[in-house]
Amino acid sequence: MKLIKLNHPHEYRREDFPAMAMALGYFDGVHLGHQQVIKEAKKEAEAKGLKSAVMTFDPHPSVVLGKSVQHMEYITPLDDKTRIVEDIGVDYLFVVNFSIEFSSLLPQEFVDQYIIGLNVHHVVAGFDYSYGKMGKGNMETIQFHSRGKFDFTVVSKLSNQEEEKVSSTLIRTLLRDGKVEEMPTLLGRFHTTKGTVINGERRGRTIGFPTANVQMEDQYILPPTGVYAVKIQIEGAWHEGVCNVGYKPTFHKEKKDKPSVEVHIFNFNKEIYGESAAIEWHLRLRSERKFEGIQQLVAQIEKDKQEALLYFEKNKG
Ligand SMILES: Cc1cc2nc3c(=O)[nH]c(=O)nc-3n(C[C@H](O)[C@H](O)[C@H](O)COP(=O)(O)O)c2cc1C
Ligand SMILES: Nc1ncnc2c1ncn2[C@@H]1O[C@H](COP(=O)(O)OP(=O)(O)OP(=O)(O)O)[C@@H](O)[C@H]1O
Repeated sequence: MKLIKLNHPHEYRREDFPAMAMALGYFDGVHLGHQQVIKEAKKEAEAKGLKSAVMTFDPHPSVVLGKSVQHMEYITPLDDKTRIVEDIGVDYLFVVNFSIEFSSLLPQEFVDQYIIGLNVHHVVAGFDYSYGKMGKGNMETIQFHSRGKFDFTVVSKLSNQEEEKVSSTLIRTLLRDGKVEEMPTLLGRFHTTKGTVINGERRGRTIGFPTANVQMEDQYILPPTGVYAVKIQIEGAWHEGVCNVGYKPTFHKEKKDKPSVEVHIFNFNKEIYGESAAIEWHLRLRSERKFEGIQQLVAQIEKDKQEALLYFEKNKG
């Protein structure tokens, strides 16, 4: 896949690109609704002999436009989004730097410079996609703005069982509520975050539960404090474990500014400080608690472990 970063105003000409079918959207999470839109662009590309493309933006428009809710944390930061789009088999990914100047383009200017101007022959977007200054352009105005130079497909709404639209907003809300187990039905995979194994307080070993302390890259939405059944990838291999996100109130009176993320990995005994690690969040087991003593904490962690083992046994593969 070719990755093309655009800054406004860009200096490309139509001739710089092959004719393309392009999916438009922000695509945080590349959830099942997004996948439908991207796959439709691929299908159109195949049917018409075009290259397939996705156009996304960076950073999230809410940050640049100073909206009341600003999305500075992502379900999939740009690198992850890029890898997932590549895995779908898309030929070109355009990442437009979302600036105030770019956001001020009138809908017709956006279409002229970023769709017709990049040699897009077919556009695919969801029913609620909007473009141009104040989001004034939408899938009803696109016919007019196309000047007859490209065709388009509008993808209808994908909803979940509760009849809510599958959206990045819904997924962010569920993640912040700790509902990580609902992710496969929305994302098509578990929520995954990446980081580095760092030194902890080295207490884990002494209580019989050594843990890998993972410093998460801060662009990710981290599930709330609590205990989770997780899978962790280290040096390419996946392992099962139990993870505590929190402040360890049994040992600390003061809360640090960020919770720690530590995973007790089952059947694992390797020195991994400094390694990269990916955590796949499977199931929330409980809230973090302050225990009366170490014995009570250890007994609870043993229960957490059994619960996680049972979960993985039931959900093999
Ligand atoms: C599965 C699991 C659950 C945990 N639950 C709690 C908890 O509820 N309350 C708490 O104070 N600490 C909890 N901890 C954190 C332990 O206190 C911590 O692992 C231990 O102090 C070792 O810390 P260290 O790795 O920084 O040395 C939990 C740890 C694990 C692995
Ligand atoms: N559930 C869905 N069904 C069909 N199309 C969708 C769905 N969700 C998003 N799309 C389309 O996918 C593209 C990318 O969507 P966008 O990045 O705006 O995400 P979103 O999931 O709708 O997020 P938000 O919660 O921010 O509205 C757009 O063209 C949008 O219309």
